[in-house]
Amino acid sequence: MARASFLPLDKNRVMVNTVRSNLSSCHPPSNASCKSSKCPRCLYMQVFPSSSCSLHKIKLLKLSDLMASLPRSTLQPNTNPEIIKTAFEMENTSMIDIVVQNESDQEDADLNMKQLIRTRDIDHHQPADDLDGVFLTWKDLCVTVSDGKSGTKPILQSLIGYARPGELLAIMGPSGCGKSTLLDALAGRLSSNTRQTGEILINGRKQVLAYGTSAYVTQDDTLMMTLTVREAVYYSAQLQLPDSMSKSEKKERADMTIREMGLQEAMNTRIGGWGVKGISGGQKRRVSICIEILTRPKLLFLDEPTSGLDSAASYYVMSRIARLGQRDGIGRTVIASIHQPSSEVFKLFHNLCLLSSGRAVYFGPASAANEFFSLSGFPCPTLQNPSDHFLKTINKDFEKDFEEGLAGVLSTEEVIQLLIKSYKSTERYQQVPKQVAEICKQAHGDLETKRSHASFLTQCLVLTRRSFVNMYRDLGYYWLRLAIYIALAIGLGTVYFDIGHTYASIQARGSLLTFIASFLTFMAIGGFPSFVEDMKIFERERLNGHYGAVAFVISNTLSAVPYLLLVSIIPGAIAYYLPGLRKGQEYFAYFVSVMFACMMLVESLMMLVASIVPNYLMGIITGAGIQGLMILVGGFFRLPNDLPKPVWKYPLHEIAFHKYAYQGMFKNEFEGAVFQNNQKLDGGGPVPTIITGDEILRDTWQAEMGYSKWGDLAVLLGMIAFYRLLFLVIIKGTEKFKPLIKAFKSRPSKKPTAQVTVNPSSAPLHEESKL
Ligand SMILES: Nc1ncnc2c1ncn2[C@@H]1O[C@H](COP(=O)(O)OP(=O)(O)OP(=O)(O)O)[C@@H](O)[C@H]1O
Repeated sequence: MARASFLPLDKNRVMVNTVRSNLSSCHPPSNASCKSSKCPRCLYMQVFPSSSCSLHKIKLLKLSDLMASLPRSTLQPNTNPEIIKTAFEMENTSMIDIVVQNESDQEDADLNMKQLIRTRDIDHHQPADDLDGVFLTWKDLCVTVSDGKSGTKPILQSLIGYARPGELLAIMGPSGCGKSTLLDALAGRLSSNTRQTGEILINGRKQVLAYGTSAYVTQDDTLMMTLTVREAVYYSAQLQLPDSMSKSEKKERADMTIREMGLQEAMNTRIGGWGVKGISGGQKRRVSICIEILTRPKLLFLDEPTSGLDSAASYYVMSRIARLGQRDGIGRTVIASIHQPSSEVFKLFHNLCLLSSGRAVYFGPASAANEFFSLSGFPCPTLQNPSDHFLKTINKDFEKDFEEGLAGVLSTEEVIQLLIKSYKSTERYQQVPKQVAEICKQAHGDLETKRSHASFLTQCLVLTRRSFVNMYRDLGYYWLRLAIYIALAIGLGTVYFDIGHTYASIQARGSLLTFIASFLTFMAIGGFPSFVEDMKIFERERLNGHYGAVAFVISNTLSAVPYLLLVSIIPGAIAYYLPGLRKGQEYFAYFVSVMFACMMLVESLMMLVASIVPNYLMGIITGAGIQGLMILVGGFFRLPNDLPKPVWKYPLHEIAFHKYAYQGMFKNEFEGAVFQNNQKLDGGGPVPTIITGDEILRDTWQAEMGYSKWGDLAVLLGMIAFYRLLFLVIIKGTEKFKPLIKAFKSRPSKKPTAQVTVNPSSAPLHEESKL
């Protein structure tokens, strides 16, 4: 009978050494003739990868390999108490290496290890130092989406599972099976058109999980394309890491994280985007991961972190992520959806949630999934990657034929049903609700509501600097606009060149000033696409809790000021002095101030539009439409007294910022000025008639004379503040009310919908295939 002994290698791994006592003397200690650098006999007590040494007849196996290779017949109760006792002292069973020194010993070792894994996986995961971590459990989790005509469509159906600190849970399944939806549901980020039922508990309690309590690497890489990799990560480090860390420490953390993700070669390359080639898609993926793991969050969601990466890069990235789960002695919970893990990557997963059309085909230890498929009649062919086999077996999007076993006679939907049924009949499935209940029972602490951060002031400064750099490097943001404005200003200056002070110049001045205050500022909507990109980044960073909406609004306002001043002063000077508008620096300064305020207002308006319609085309059309209406009722194209009173005069004319811009410009130009009439009277010589600016303002432009031009400027500045505040209110309101609306939508309905209550295992095949 074989005897098992344990040689602890490190805190995560143990060498299980099964020897026959009479054989031990056959194995000499370190032998000079042994050429294998990985032989455990030659490198006593070291940590080695899977290998073997023919000289010492030693085989070093990864447990997952061993488990995958075991036939069902070996699964008999053969518990060695010593093995189990030692296994419970280990943190990570799936990393055990087993050394079988004699082929004949393997079966005994297999039996013991098999028993050990089963017992441990089912009942005994209580890593003591993980109690600070985040335990996530979900039960009866259903997500539906309304599909217009025929009611609701189920996306996730009655899912149950858990994620524990120090573990990496992989969500796998064919494209469109609901991986991202499951991640979104767990992270509290489902879109508003979905309805979620069931229970998601964090540390055994219902807690809101969004805005800074977790980190989420989404499928799309929303990054600032003008920054280099180093800048993007470093700015992020400055925003997220607390002020208690010095600048150099933050820089060091950023550099280390970049290196961890293998981006050292691309550090100084710009990220790039549409039209500007920068780093590759896979590198962007890694930058996104870098930014989210900088703070070592306790709960990390990753949606397809390895898409766009080659197999080696995928392995390194995933191994770093898996290592992050247990770094610094702190258990972190990592949940990742993944498409095509290599067998090496697959071995890094602790648990696996395999989905098909929103139904769980398997939930349990990743190392036992292969065995589950074998036992269900779908063994993984030799030399095939198990994860490829799983996905191929349950992908029903394509017609295919199987070579082996039952699969040849069953449709894919039937295969899936069979697997689901088979899973539900396993002990593992019966144990999941017990484990969920056990996790919930253990009293764990509250989720940290906010990770420690840079102070508000630091965030404002860093964001302003980052936004300024972005605006500087993005040609489309301001530089192109400046060039077009200069061209337009030269056009205006030459068309209205030396306008003079005659009666005829009154109308010309009015038209020129109106054109500048409306059409020249109207073009500020050209920066909308760049702003929408900024909004996407803001949305991602806000959801991950990097900073808040107030810091974003302040920094966006401050960083835009120098550019808007430039865009107001240079073209403004050309359009002001070439036609010969009112002389005097104070008048020019006022003119530039109104231009600046109008541009700022248009930007603020577009900010509001972007918060409601975050789409280039729709946003530009909406913004242009609103401005078109405001220009129409501004009081120039139709004089204020001639505007129809309901709607057009009250309230539209009163709230249109163009009213105050026109009036301010007119007052600046005409107030206190005098114009001469040089027209000849019939039958006589020229009779110079004088008309004062105040008369022009009152009678020609019907301006409100109860307050000065400064009053108009003050209204414009007030409107800027109001628009930006309104933007904040919308963002904050969405933050506050979205969870309430979601909770309201997810309340138990009196009339249960068939889709939500459907039991996949018991539903007839034809009903399932409708899904
Ligand atoms: N908000 C939504 N509105 C409508 N349909 C939705 C919504 N969210 C998800 N779906 C649908 O649910 C299904 C699952 O989507 P999900 O993005 O979760 O799949 P996935 O497994 O992540 O796919 P992939 O691997 O291709 O990213 C898809 O058919 C998708 O169209």
